[in-house]
Amino acid sequence: MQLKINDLTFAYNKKEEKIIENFNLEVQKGEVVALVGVSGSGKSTVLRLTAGLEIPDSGQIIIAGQSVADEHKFIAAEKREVGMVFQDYALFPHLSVEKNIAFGIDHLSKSKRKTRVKELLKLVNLAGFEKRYPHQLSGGQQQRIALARTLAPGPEILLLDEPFSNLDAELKDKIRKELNEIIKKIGITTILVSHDREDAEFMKAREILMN
Ligand SMILES: Nc1ncnc2c1ncn2[C@@H]1O[C@H](COP(=O)(O)OP(=O)(O)OP(=O)(O)O)[C@@H](O)[C@H]1O
Repeated sequence: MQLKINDLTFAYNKKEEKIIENFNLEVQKGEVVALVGVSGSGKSTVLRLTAGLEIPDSGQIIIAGQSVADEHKFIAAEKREVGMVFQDYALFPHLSVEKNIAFGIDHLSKSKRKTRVKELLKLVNLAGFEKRYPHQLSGGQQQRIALARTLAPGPEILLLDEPFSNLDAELKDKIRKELNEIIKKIGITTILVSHDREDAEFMKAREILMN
């Protein structure tokens, strides 16, 4: 089991109602799961809890056999082998593509970093784009760079929060196809949040309805 969530409960404001209550989820290695459901049902919150960006009120999260959040411990986001691509891509505008991708792999030697960046650019079909800056890229290209940056450290789980919401219809089809190909090619366990069930169907994802 790549991800196991047991009886997870969480509220942003502890005096108000729970956003997530006794939520359970099991995801197998290499599986693609889509969290679907109405706006405000807590889809993004489940991703944030899994990534370590929020602290659960109770329950447990186990990633690749290791408990990362339970009543006794909380492993910080940067120490979890989880990569998250945000809705707005969150690329660093002042850093080149190369430096954006290399951001999470500064523990590697310079030459290994270079090789890894090249590998990832090839994977996302943007070989040769090393020296560009985010503002010199199209929306779809920025998204692929964001994906490359997230994949660079070799996460166990990939989290995608509404990956197609900022794209127009035509580009969305193209990007969805590319993203699907990349995910299937590397076989990474993926959890996708989308308000559009068509995305889940396209990615052949197992749908989890949040309400
Ligand atoms: N940082 C925050 N502080 C307080 N409340 C928040 C915060 N982030 C989200 N919420 C609230 O938590 C609830 C769940 O939000 P969440 O973003 O997880 O839902 P969602 O299902 O992903 O929605 P959407 O499809 O609109 O993105 C909403 O009622 C939202 O207003």
